Amino acid sequence: LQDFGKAMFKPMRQKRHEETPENFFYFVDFQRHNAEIAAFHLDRVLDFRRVPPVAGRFINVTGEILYITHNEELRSVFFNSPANNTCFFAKCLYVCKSEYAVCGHPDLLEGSMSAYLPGLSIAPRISIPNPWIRAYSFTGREEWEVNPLYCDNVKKLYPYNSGNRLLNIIDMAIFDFLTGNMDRHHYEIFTKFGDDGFLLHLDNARGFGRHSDDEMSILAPLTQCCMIKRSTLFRLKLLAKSEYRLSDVMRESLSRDPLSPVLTEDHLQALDRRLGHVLRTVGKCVKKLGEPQVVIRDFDV
Ligand SMILES: Nc1ncnc2c1ncn2[C@@H]1O[C@H](COP(=O)(O)OP(=O)(O)OP(=O)(O)O)[C@@H](O)[C@H]1O
Ligand SMILES: [Mn+2]
Repeated sequence: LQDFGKAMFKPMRQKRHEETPENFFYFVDFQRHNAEIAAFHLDRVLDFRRVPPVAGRFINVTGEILYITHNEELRSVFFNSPANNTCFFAKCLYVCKSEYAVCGHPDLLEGSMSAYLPGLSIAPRISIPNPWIRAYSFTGREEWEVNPLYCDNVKKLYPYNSGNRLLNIIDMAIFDFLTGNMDRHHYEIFTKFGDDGFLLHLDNARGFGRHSDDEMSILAPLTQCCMIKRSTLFRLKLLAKSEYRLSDVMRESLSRDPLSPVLTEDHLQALDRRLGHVLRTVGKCVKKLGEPQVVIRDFDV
C-alpha cells in the first residue's frame, strides 16, 4: 500500500450460495473470501476484537498488479485463459500449478483484503497448537474426540492451568462454531502480553461453508470444560434477544461492506440457530454443575 502497509488478499473461490459439497473433508474445503469478511464482523459483534480488519474489494488484476509490479517472477505467473480472462497462479510446493489459478472477469477479481499485522520484529507473536486440534487425515482421531474427560487433562497443563487462556480457547471455539470453521489447528498470540495475551483469530476462510448443518464437535471445548467467561455469556444472551438478534446485527454490520450482501440469508439464519445451541450447552452445564463453576468472572476485569 502507499503507506507501506500490507494487506492479504483471498480471492473468491466459491459463490456465496454454494454449499461445501457434503463429501468434502474440512481440510480440502475451499477458502472463502466472504467468510473472512463475515468473521471479522462477527468477531466485533461478539466484542472479541481478535480478527484484524477485513473488507471486501474488487481488484483489477491487470491494472493493479500486473502493470505496476516490478517483480519479474510475479509477472511470469500471469496468463490469458481460453475465455480471455486474466489469470495468475502461485509458485510454491503444492497446489500451485496453473490448474489452481485465479482469474479475473476479464480483469476484475472479487476477494477479501485483511489488514496485515506488523512484522514479527515489531510485533512478535507465536503460533501454538490448538489443544482441540483435528486430525489431518481421513481416519485419524485425536484424544479429545474419544476421551470425554479430556478437558481435565488440559486444565492441569501450562498455560491452561491459570489465567484466561482456557477461557479464551473456549471463546474461540464458540466463534468457530458459529461460523462452522473446523480449520483451527493453531492459534497465535502476541508475546508482549505474556501468557494472558488474547488469541488472534486469524484465517477464518473455512467458515460459512454449510448453512444447513451445525458441526457440534467444534464446540467440544465448551461442552467438555463446561466453562465460559461471564462477559461472553452476557454478550451471547444479548444477541439472542429479538431487539439485538445476531442475524439482524450481522446483516446490518455487513451491509456496509463493498461486497454486500456478504452472507446469504441461510447463513445468517444459521447463526441464530447455532447461538441457540451454545446457550443450551451452557444451560446444561449450569444445571449439572451450578452457575459459579460454569460462568467465570474474567480474570482481567
Ligand atoms: N492479517 C494478518 N496479518 C499478519 N499475518 C497474517 C494475517 N493473516 C494471516 N497471517 C499469517 O499468515 C499465515 C497464513 O495465513 P492464512 O492461514 O490466513 O492463509 P492460508 O491461505 O489459509 O494459508 P495456510 O494454508 O498456510 O493456512 C497465518 O498462519 C498467519 O501466520
Ligand atoms: Mn490457513
